[in-house]
Amino acid sequence: MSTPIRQLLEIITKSVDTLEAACQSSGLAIPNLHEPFAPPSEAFRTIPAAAEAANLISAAALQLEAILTPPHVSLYHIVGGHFKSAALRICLESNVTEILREAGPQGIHVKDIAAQNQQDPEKLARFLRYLATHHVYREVEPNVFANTRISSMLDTMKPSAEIIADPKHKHDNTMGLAALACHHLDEAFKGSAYAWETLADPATVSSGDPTASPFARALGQGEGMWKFYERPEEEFRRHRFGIGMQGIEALQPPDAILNAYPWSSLPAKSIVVDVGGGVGNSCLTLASKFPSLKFVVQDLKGVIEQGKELWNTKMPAAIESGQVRLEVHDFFTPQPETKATVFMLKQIMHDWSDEYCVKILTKLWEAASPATTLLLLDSIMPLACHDPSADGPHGIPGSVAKEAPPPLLANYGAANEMGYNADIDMFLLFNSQERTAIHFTELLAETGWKITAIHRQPGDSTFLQCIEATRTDKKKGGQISGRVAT
Ligand SMILES: C[S@@+](CC[C@H](N)C(=O)[O-])C[C@H]1O[C@@H](n2cnc3c(N)ncnc32)[C@H](O)[C@@H]1O
Repeated sequence: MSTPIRQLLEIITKSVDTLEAACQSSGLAIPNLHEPFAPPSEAFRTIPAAAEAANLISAAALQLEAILTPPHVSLYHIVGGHFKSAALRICLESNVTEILREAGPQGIHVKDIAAQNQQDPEKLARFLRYLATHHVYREVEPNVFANTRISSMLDTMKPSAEIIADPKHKHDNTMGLAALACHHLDEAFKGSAYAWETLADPATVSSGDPTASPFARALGQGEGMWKFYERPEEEFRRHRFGIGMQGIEALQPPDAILNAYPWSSLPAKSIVVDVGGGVGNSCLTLASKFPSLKFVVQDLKGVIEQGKELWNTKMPAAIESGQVRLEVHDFFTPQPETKATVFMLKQIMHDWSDEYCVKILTKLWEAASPATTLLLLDSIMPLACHDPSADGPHGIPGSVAKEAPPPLLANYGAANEMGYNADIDMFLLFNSQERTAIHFTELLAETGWKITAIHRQPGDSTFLQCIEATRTDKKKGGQISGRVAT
């Protein structure tokens, strides 16, 4: 019987063979850590076998590290999470990545970085060296630093002189990832410092209210994040958040909404109601691909006004013909569409705690018929252990994500961390959450819905999965135990 470290090594060896063979036969390169990110450096991930091999290698390497590194050092990778966040925030806000990009791969001395961004060179060198220890930046020679593919993700691609002179507009017309990182290293970072205080307070420990979030305690002076952003003095943060959200959207595959559900199986004239549909981005894609279906986009007044402008520019014919309707509707009030074939809620559930989701889902249940389909498009968090519901013959199709082979963690461990980051972020900012399939099952049963299938995006175990449910006769009532899933 081989030891766990041998088993992990075998996974790595086999996966490296697979990855190299896939890259060789397709003419695609394995990324170079020292080169800036560019879309071609990630192209190998479009080959499913190569993407899976890369995931397995990362998961196994991280697990080997957990076994072999002294435990206090591993512990301090986590304890020191906010040390790294602080160092990264300093480099990000002081535009180090842009200065390094202009210097090129040979790097630039920290004194010359400091001369440009007005930071203290001695301190900056320490932050850069700390981050270089984690492959974010590279110390090419003593006190000379360069970008890596990781730090290059923070690049606004603007001239450093421009953003140093005009920091307020740094993120305008950018891809949005730097804006998103700035937001996380500011609003979420500050909230995280008060997470325990929030849960140690009997007034907020079990509350599902957005005003009981760590953010509200840390920065909002009792106000949730949306209210906080309405303050005139918070215009910069609000604007930056919007750019960051566009950045996330740009990372999503454009056909994610098309892959989410077998839309072509819906009969002609079916009515799809996009509840909390924003300006209607999903329906823009669906309406042009499926002209025989009808769509209603519902959201709050201001968003629907914005949506009208968008549709009048992008697809006015759909509005004129009545194929698409934009409707002001607050989803906590009675649902006016009682003839819906489909109620679709994309990235709505994760904005709200269970007590609010129960209210939203109940309003839909009241307006639905037994023929109505409910679609929840959200992330589904895998368990960190094997999911035993995969073993039985009667499970919900698609409810269990692809699991990694033992001795790896079933969820691919920290190689698959992004979804869990999002879950903690939702807690810190909104007192809401991402959910496991078990939790969704409970939440829906509580409100009179039954999951019939989970449609998973190809090759992705957490992001934007689609839960399909039908209306049942009875609401279950009682506590949702999915929070502490058994
Ligand atoms: C995370 S966005 C998702 C938007 C859209 N479904 C998408 O995936 O692009 C959440 C949306 O919920 C909307 N929203 C928030 N509270 C609402 C309410 N009470 N009634 C209707 N919509 C609401 C917001 O305006 C926003 O457009």
